[in-house]
Amino acid sequence: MTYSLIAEAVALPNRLMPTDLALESGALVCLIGPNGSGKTSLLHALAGIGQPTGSVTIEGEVLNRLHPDERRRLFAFLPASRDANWPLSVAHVAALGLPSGAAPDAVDKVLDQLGLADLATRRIDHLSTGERSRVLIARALVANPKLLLLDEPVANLDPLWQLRLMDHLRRLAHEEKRAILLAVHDLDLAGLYADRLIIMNNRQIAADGDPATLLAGSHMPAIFGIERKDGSWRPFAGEAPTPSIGRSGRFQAG
Ligand SMILES: Nc1ncnc2c1ncn2[C@@H]1O[C@H](COP(=O)(O)OP(=O)(O)OP(=O)(O)O)[C@@H](O)[C@H]1O
Repeated sequence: MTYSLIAEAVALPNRLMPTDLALESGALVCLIGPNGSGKTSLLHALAGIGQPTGSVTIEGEVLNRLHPDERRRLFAFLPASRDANWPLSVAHVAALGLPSGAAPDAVDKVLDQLGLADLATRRIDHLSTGERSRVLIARALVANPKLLLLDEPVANLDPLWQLRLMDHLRRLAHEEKRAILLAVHDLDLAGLYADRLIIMNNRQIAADGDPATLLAGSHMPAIFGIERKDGSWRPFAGEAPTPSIGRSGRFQAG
């Protein structure tokens, strides 16, 4: 079983250079890059936010022509903002991710998976930042969509929940054959969990391929200005090299 998202030359004026991309079911893809490099812009363009040019298709369906219920079944987007100052219960917010008519027991399941069962009746605007994050992640996961676009899902989560969430997302990718693209700043977490790594720089994709290769390569000093020394990332001391690895190892849609 393979389904795919194919973005053809998708771009956002002044925010993202035209780029083509294919994401496949069964893979967890991490998106890394310095501040302002274009990670959120790429996720927005793929999610159809901000009037992107180009087209995005999932299983042959053009994303922005889908009925909202069909979109919820196929795809979910977690925005970077965790504001969520709404006077709504945790269970209510999680249920917002369900298509109309869907069985509500999916809400209990996802709240349980994200350690929110005891908070189900609490108002989201009365929760801590990390708890709110988990509620918004629950809303993104509740319909078990085939494609997940997640903007910094581990931001604000404590170390245990970062690992629990990444374990859960990897399980969704590998066992339930979901396609997952997530932005993350923690390079070690990306190295630990990514099946494929995309590096953004200057509002375009600078590299796309094997995580271990890319994390050990010249993009780290050249794009991030850091290098690994004695097992830790440090500011790069030398002259920044020119990146030598291009968009090798890209996935193609199956
Ligand atoms: N709404 C907007 N309108 C115009 N330009 C924007 C907008 N949002 C972001 N930009 C610009 O687009 C570029 C890419 O920003 P983007 O938010 O995609 O970066 P990012 O890699 O997600 O950064 P960060 O790690 O800081 O979240 C930046 O130069 C930014 O200033």
